[in-house]
Amino acid sequence: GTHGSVPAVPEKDDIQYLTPVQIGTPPQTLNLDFDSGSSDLWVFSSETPSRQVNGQAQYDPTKSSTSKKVDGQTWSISYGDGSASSGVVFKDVVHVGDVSFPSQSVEVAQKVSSSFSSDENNDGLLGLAFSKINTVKPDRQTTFFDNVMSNLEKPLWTSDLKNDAPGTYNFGYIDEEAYTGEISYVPVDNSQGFWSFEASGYAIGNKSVPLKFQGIADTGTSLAMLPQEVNTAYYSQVPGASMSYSLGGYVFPCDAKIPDFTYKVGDVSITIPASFINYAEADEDGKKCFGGIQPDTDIGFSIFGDVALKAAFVVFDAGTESTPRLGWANK
Ligand SMILES: CC[C@H](C)[C@H](NC(=O)[C@H](C)NC(=O)[C@@H](CCSC)NC[C@@H](N)Cc1ccccc1)C(=O)O
Repeated sequence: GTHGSVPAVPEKDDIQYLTPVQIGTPPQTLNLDFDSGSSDLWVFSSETPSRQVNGQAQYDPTKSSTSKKVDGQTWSISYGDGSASSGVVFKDVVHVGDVSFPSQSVEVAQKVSSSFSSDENNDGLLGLAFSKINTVKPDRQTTFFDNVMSNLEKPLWTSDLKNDAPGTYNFGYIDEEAYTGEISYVPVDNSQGFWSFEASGYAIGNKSVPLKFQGIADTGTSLAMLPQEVNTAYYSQVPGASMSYSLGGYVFPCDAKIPDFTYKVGDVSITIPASFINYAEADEDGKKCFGGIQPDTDIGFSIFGDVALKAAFVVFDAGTESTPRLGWANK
């Protein structure tokens, strides 16, 4: 079977990671946000109104000899941060490193919300959650990973995101050099279409708490959105920390001494270093900094976004065992 390796290049503050993908014939390269928290592959395109395009690369199906319009199909997606996009569907060849699929559904944007328009480096998303939450109607489409899975050496992909440095997404194999110790696997509940798992505890500094809580592994979310009790316990250890409604979350003095945060999943404990949690300056005068850990209130589960994932090597395994599973390792 095949396998492939592509870079995950961070934007400023590691707010998201972008990966070059080739679409069509001759290949058109777009930098996409590989997102394990959604299941649509959508791109800025020749059909995106020019007033909504600010520097993004655009896929033009009329310039690809292998593109085919999928008549009667439309898509419309909205995300937890309030952003959204919608449009129509083509099929075309998509290459992710050495892994290709000849007739991948490429969802062409005819409308994108302002936060996408203003993000000039992000040319679209490549969804890696489960196909059941793909938004194409009337016929739901399958993700790139679902489409190539049977050709991969192993039915899995892995994330090795890094802090302020390019990381790697691998497809079809586990790079034994990319992690230390053992990979601990936990079962995935994909009933809501996400890579949802149970964390079995956390620790702040050297105080550990055996709290069990459900969360999703979401490469497309920047921060670690965790239970309120975790936030209360963590920020009580940060002098000068406060919940700022105007700034949209917990902030603290940028020179505060903040603790590491450890989450336990399976037999493995992953420690997010304090430096990852001093996420970014929260205001112009640069005195208050925004926390990389924030509450998951009213979502119904936690979101292990990039702040949490970049401390780990993660295996998104959809088929080795009867049920999908997530493997976690230190690195
Ligand atoms: C408000 C929309 C809710 C959250 C829900 N949508 C979702 O769950 C979508 C699929 N996933 C997401 O909104 C989130 C997971 C939220 S858990 C409820 N992940 C993907 C997101 N970070 C992708 C992104 C990347 C860059 C810029 C913006 C957005 C729905 O459609 O009902």
